[in-house]
Amino acid sequence: MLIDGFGRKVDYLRVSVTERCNFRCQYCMPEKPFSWVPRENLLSYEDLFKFIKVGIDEGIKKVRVTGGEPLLRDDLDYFIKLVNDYKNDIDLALTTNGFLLPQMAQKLRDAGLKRINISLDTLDTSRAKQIAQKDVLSTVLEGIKKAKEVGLKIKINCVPLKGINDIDVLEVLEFCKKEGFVVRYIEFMENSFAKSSSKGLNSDEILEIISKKYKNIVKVPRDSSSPAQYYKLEDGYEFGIIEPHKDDFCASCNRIRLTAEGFLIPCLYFEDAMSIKDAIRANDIDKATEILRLVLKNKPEKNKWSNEKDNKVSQRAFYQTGG
Ligand SMILES: Nc1nc2c(ncn2[C@@H]2O[C@H](COP(=O)(O)OP(=O)(O)OP(=O)(O)O)[C@@H](O)[C@H]2O)c(=O)[nH]1
Ligand SMILES: C[S@@+](CC[C@H](N)C(=O)[O-])C[C@H]1O[C@@H](n2cnc3c(N)ncnc32)[C@H](O)[C@@H]1O
Ligand code: SF4
Ligand code: SF4
Repeated sequence: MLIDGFGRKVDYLRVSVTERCNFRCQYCMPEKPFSWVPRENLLSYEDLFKFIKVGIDEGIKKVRVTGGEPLLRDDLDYFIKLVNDYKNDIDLALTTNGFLLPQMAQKLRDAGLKRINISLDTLDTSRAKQIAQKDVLSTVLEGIKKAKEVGLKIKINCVPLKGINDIDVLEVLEFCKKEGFVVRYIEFMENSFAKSSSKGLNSDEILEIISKKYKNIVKVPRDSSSPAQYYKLEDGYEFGIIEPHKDDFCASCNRIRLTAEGFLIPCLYFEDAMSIKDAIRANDIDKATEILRLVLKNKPEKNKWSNEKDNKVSQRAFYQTGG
């Protein structure tokens, strides 16, 4: 079992397979980075898998593949199958912007993927274009449809921004309710790579919008395996809000992240990281395990987004960390 320096059990590994992306979301990667990590610096699927096995053998129960945009990396279905075939009871999932799902959904399902989280900030074509800086909505909706058709269980991620897609909060909820998807709203996390004018809605503001139509929203007891706080409408529909600005958000953190370059990142906010690349490439499993334990020992207690006194802008890029 993996326990961090604050006694939290860590059983969720998020693996970013690429930092590259085909969108330029204003809250994540509004500008193309000055340079990408050269391909030879990336860990191969086999090496990423080697580390995932280390994690699973140490107690990881949930693995999420993310990016950048993970579907941009060739043969992602091959990687999904490697992990799925190793231990079928691992909760294996993928987070994607959905743009390449029309052609990839069936392959991913065939590789053993069961569930998928797809980003959808608005159902309005021009606002989707404004956020992603590309005309994406119709293809993303086609991708969502395809994912549903092939039997993937779907959650939708939506980042509401003030003055942009705050007016879409209810429409996204209605869409998800109708389609049988869970929606989670994510509070915008300030970081130095995002467009500086971006301002997110906090969970109270999101709840206020939803409660204009739905009365008596009830808070569901927190399930510590997920970062989202869930809320229930009177008709039984549940939606989530990811609330990193709340003081107690990190108390149940069970997550660690591996980047495509082989850096283990203990927290989404901070820049600390240790590389497992050399150990993994040398097949030194003991060393990789030692680094994993050390990173967990030094995992921070909490982020600084929730702390009024501190600088609340993280210097970490979401597209490198995988969110
Ligand atoms: N600050 C912070 N945000 C997180 C953390 N985990 C997830 N998030 C945010 O929530 C977003 C959506 O997460 P997903 O990739 O859908 O994964 P998940 O919420 O763990 O998914 P489920 O397993 O379906 O609950 C991430 O991209 C982050 O923006 C975390 O540990 N800290
Ligand atoms: C970094 S992306 C990677 C996966 C994929 N490209 C996607 O967009 O779903 C993962 C998630 O992070 C969220 N995200 C990115 N930047 C964020 C920010 N600054 N604050 C909150 N969420 C953010 C996105 O909305 C997305 O749901
Ligand atoms: S949020 Fe996802 S889709 Fe948008 S720029 Fe970041 S990595 Fe790309
Ligand atoms: S901000 Fe850091 S400590 Fe808090 S939940 Fe996210 S990864 Fe965990």
